[in-house]
Amino acid sequence: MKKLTFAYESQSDLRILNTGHGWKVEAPQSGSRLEGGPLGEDIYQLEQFHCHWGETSAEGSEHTVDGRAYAGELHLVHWNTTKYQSFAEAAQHPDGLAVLGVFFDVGNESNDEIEKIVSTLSEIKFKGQFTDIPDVIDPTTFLPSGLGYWTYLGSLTTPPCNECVIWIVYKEPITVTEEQLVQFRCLSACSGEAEEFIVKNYRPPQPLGNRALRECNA
Ligand SMILES: Cc1cc(C)[n+](CCc2c[nH]cn2)c(C)c1
Ligand SMILES: [Zn+2]
Repeated sequence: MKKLTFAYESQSDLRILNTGHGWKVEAPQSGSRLEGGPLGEDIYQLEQFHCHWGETSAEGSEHTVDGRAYAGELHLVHWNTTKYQSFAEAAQHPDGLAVLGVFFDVGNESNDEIEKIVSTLSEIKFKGQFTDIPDVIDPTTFLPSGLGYWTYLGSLTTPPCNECVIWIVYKEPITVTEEQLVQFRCLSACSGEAEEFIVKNYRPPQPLGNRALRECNA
């Protein structure tokens, strides 16, 4: 495969919202480009990023590696702007979306970029709430230093589970702290007074079936 290349803008005042299933940062970046690797000749543009976690750090990622789960997984969601006119249209096609997955390992160092997200969570405790992230966010800083990855054709992991995702999962995890994950788990799935914490929001892996898994050791 050709080398995967990416170029992102740094943006401030990005909107973060509590979807009821977790937090999501809306980051439509017309100036961003993800291309090469398994993406053929098409250019993909960043639309949003979010993450998945578990009720303990023994689980939380949506992918597993030789059966091993990580404490969480960040998804940077991009869509094919070469072929399609909108994100929604792209989600109807097998080459419509490209999602970069980055595993979370728990360590002692707080992840500064993730901390910019964590610091807003008290303002979006309930489903439907949103706020702007005052800090400048550069999506490049979420990526590990080692850029080797696995890739395969897959789907969205929540219904309607459209089979429209070219998955690109980095082999090297990034480090977050247990405290940062604890803050994720304090978000509420409800919009009202009732508190139902989003303690886990990852979906179980599905059989590979006859799909080919490819890798690139950047
Ligand atoms: C068009 C679209 C619809 C949905 C439910 N999602 C969320 C499903 C999801 C989250 N992480 C993996 N799949 C995305 C990312 C895009
Ligand atoms: Zn996701």
